[in-house]
Amino acid sequence: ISIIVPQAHICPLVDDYHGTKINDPYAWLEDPDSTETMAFVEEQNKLTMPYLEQCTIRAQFHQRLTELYDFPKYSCPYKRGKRYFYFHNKGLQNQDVLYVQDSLNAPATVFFDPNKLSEDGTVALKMGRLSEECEYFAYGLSSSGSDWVTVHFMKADDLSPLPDVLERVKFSCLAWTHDAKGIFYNRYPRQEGKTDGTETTANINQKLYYHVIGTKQADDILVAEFPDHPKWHSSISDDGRYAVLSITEGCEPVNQLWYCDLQQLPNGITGLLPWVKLIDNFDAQYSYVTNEGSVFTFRSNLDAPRYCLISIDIQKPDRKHWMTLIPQHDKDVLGFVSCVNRHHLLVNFIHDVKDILQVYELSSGRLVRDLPLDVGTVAGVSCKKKHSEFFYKFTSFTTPGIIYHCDLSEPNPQPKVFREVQVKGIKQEDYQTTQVFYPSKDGTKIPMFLVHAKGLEKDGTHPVFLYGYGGFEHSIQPYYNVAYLLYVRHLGGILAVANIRGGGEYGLTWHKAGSLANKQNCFDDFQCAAEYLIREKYTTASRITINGASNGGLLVAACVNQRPDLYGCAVAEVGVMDMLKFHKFTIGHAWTTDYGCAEDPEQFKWLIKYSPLHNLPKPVYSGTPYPAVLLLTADHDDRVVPLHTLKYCASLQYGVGSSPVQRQPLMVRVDTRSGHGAGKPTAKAILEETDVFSFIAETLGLSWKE
Ligand SMILES: O=C([C@@H]1CCCN1C(=O)CCn1c(=O)c(-c2ccccc2)nc2ccccc21)N1CCCC1
Repeated sequence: ISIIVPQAHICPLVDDYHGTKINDPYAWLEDPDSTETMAFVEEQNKLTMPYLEQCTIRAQFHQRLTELYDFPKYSCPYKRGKRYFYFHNKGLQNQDVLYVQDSLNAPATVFFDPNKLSEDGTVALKMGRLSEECEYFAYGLSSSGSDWVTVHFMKADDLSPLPDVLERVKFSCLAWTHDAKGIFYNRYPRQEGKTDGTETTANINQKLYYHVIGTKQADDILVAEFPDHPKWHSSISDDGRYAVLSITEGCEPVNQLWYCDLQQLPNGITGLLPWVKLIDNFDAQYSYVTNEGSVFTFRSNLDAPRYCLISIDIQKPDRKHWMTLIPQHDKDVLGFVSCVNRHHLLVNFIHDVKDILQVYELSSGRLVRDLPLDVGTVAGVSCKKKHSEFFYKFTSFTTPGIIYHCDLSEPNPQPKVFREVQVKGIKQEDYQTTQVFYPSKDGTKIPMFLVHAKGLEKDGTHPVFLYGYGGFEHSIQPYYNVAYLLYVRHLGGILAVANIRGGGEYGLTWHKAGSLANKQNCFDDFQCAAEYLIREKYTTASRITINGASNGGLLVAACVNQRPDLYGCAVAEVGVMDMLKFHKFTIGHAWTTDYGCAEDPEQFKWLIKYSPLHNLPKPVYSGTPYPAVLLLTADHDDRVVPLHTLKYCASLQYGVGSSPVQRQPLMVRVDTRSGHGAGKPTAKAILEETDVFSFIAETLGLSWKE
């Protein structure tokens, strides 16, 4: 007789990496739908949620945070056709609402309100594009925080819905042809199993389609595919005549650049486009800014780690004819560049993590004028080549938002405050922001912002909330966060934001210095930030909380493993914890540009040294007690799948949790109907931030002061 062996998980508990045996006892947690995994999550939440609910200051923090969140938020207005559009949130609405008005001071009406699409606000507007003459509005909705998007259409004049729906869309562009006949977008092939953001299936073989309005998605026209390069992703920027295609194969700031002259197509868009490969290598990044006929302007990092502006005439594509419009600055990083008033460029520079905004001449690259800006960040810009006016939004740690308006057609154009938002109950003058530069382990000077109450005494008694990211060329510039301000104001804390290597604060060199074989520099930089704050008598180790999300969650977990003595509390949000397997799930393969991949013997050696999951103590641990640890993840996080946090949590509790000297809690909070972060409804954001700061206050013994 044949014994039917139950189809147990085929998850080997020991993997072999180039001859090194690695145990993976919690591999079973990689299946989000198994009864064991669901039971694990349920049991963990049964531990964590009651603990959070009994935190002393929780009710007070929640009430005060809700009050402070309740301030009106606005985006810059966007002029499309003859009307202006802008996003607005009255304060506590779960999702921002899109409004439209006939002129800047005409009454505004609701154009699109995502709050109507779900009871709990978990349906978010992820992307939206009006066609050139404002005939149609194409918009992408995502549910429960997943990266998956469904695209819908409506007529812009009477808001009536069209029947067209596009599924299986993710990491996609939305670019109309200027005849509003149709739209370019990206989608993935059908896959086995679920596609709701709780699956871990790899996202590969993305293709570019053209959807003709009024037709079925099944009839969409495939215009580009890369069967030999499953990791490639493409994105169209469409100026009207040319379709400009940017191709990436990971998260590195490099791309190929292909184009197609749509006017040369005898029968319009009917199939794979006859792409011209202007750039057919991944040596550098070329971001399309504008084109004047055949002369294209790109922001690039070709031989320019702090970026520059170049122009390429596609009639003379050879590199010897390329021109440099704005050369690389010797210190500052060229940020975004956009065309305005036909022949001007709005140009942003980052100078020691602070933004600069200037106007340049498109034809010559000559500086025309500076735009006044306080110390902080340009959080948004709205401009179009054919418009002479533009808007920009300024924010900082203590400025919720000031929107400026400027019209370059005026004789001596001056930016005017278009809208300034105040938050009742927070007085800007109560806070002081300073920037310090501290030495890391190898002597590199690292910038760090400090925000604390005015007149603070450096007597070592202040709790510190130290935030970092450190990867993917992502620069952490000043931004307004009411939870941070409550921590400073009512828990007597200091907010510290360390601009550690791996980010883009000083361009590519800063990014490269914190990635691949240099990844340990991120952890050194972050640990040196903590040591600096102790040495300078701001605080002591037991009063420090370190926090980071996503790649920042990896940062926190790696730093706790390496220096458990240096922090009192650690909050790691949606972190990458299994550095040997991250590339197997959803879009994780795109991150090998920063991390490398364990399938490469050389890179395996880098990864095994700091992978949070693989550097935890084994039972029975008798070393330095760990700080209080709170891990956060969510069931629809398909950017960093929850298995990272679940495996790390299990291993942390099994090892460190078994130590008789471990007094501080080691917990995980698994949210539902929630994802990596983008599109999170206000209600969920408030609950999460309340739980985080309640945990910090409880475990560090902080008391609320009025
Ligand atoms: O999330 C991440 C890394 C770092 C930042 C972006 N990132 C990502 O994984 C970005 C994911 N992603 C996108 O979001 C978009 C995209 C397309 C259109 C519109 C908007 C987005 N396009 C992509 C193309 C190729 C690969 C990834 C892409 N990580 C999580 C932890 C480690 C790195």
